[in-house]
Amino acid sequence: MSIIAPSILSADFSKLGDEIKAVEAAGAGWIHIDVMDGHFVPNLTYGPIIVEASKKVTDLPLDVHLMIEKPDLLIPDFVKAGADWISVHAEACTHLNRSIQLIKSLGAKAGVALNPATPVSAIEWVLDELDFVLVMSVNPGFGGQSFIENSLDKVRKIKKMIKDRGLSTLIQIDGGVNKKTVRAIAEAGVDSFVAGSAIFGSESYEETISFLKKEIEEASN
Ligand SMILES: O=C(CO)[C@H](O)[C@H](O)COP(=O)(O)O
Ligand SMILES: [Fe+2]
Repeated sequence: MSIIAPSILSADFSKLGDEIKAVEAAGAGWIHIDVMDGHFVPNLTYGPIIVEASKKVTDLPLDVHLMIEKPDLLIPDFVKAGADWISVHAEACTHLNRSIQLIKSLGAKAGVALNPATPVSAIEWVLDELDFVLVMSVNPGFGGQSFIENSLDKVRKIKKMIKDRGLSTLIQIDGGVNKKTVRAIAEAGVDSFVAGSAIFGSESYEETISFLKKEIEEASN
């Protein structure tokens, strides 16, 4: 499976609805929404009202990446607002299993995100419960950063764990995905590719998304 998930962090917020419709028309699979609280990461973005507004303009699944402390307090609001896939950070959850079960009990798909410095062992005891694992390939907080190469080793390790256990968990990568980096990322076994600046900073969303998809397809042959 290969899903392109444009991150609206790099969209033009003065016309957010049009931006979401444009990437949907250009071939996006999910809409990635980066929620930052100014504590877990040194930046502030948006909350459930932007998820609710996004839901009104697209039929695509909304993939909500929670870069926040105490996510359990807000997960019900995000599901109510229309989040379909929700990831929490392993580093932000004292009771990771509880956060995952909360997301699933509300009917959304559950993922755990790992910062670049967080080892794969952080998900060892919850992997069987997850719909997806989000491997951060930049330090979270901002768009437009450079891809951290050793993230691919982490992807390969997680891919092996998933295979060894006979699971169908998806792997998502987030940060520094662009026309140059996407092929190696696909070769490592990623399923869902978040890209913000590479898509919203390009002249043609259609051309960029088609190029990314072609690279991913060629890598899997
Ligand atoms: O979670 C994020 C940052 O914390 C974003 O999803 C990510 O950085 C996307 O931006 P880009 O593709 O420009 O690197
Ligand atoms: Fe993200």
